[in-house]
Amino acid sequence: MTFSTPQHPTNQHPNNQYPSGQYPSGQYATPPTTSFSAPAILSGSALVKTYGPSTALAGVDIQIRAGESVAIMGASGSGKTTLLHTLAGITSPDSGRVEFQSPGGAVDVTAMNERERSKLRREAFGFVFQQGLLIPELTAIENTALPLMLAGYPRREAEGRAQHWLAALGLAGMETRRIGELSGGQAQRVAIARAQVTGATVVFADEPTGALDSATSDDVMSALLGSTVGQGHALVVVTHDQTVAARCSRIVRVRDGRVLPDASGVVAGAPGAGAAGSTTGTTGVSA
Ligand SMILES: Nc1ncnc2c1ncn2[C@@H]1O[C@H](COP(=O)(O)OP(=O)(O)OP(=O)(O)O)[C@@H](O)[C@H]1O
Repeated sequence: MTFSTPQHPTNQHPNNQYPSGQYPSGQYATPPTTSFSAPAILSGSALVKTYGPSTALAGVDIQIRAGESVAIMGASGSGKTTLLHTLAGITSPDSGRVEFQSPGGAVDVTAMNERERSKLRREAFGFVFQQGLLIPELTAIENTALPLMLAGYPRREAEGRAQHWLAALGLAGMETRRIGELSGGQAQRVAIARAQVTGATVVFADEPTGALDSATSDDVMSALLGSTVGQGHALVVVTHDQTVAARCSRIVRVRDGRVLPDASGVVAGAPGAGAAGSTTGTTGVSA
């Protein structure tokens, strides 16, 4: 599938603290290149999380820059999902700090209460999981429009924006199909559309291609990269799949709750590092 660059839906909701849709259409004809000096949009410092005797995070420092895609890899139980959830404000660390650069300035995610974090997740972050977590009774367009409806948009406007994203992700004509009437790859593209319909500046994906065959997985990764990194947003992907990771600008390897040191010397996001839509990006290993 060829990803066609969407006109980014503008986000003018008066209550939206984190508008991210102030982008003129056509701005994304050329995906931006992240330079090493690009500021971190999201950073985790000294993150520690334990569950009883299990240490899921043992002091993690990580920075995510706008316009980069970061694959988090590691053995089962190494702490990948805990790290993703902590960066996304789903899980609170025992200690350490997560900071997000919102358009209004830096916000300390770890200091927010649950209501504030929930708002941040709804408005600034997008989520794609292995099984999409779509509502089977709803159509593709209803699933995609749901986050906007929950944010108070009128149905007509929400569905207009949803339609835009579905078309951008190659699903024009499938808007009124229920999820069960779509292939696995199509359903996952609905999940990608839903993750970004609010204009998320960081998208978190946990094994987004885990249930797909390799050709479909490749298509879904193209859609995911094109619609995030291709628009200057950041993508954080937990994956066991080396092929998926190789398409990201860099790989962060986790073992026993710690990020392994950079072993490659490749500068993350440097020219030539994996770009949106590329299948053969050079992959750095760093945090
Ligand atoms: N809610 C929880 N309650 C108790 N222990 C947990 C919980 N979540 C994670 N853990 C433990 O924390 C450690 C890290 O788990 P995490 O899910 O982050 O690993 P992972 O690398 O994502 O694993 P996998 O690849 O199998 O999904 C594991 O030992 C796990 O058992």
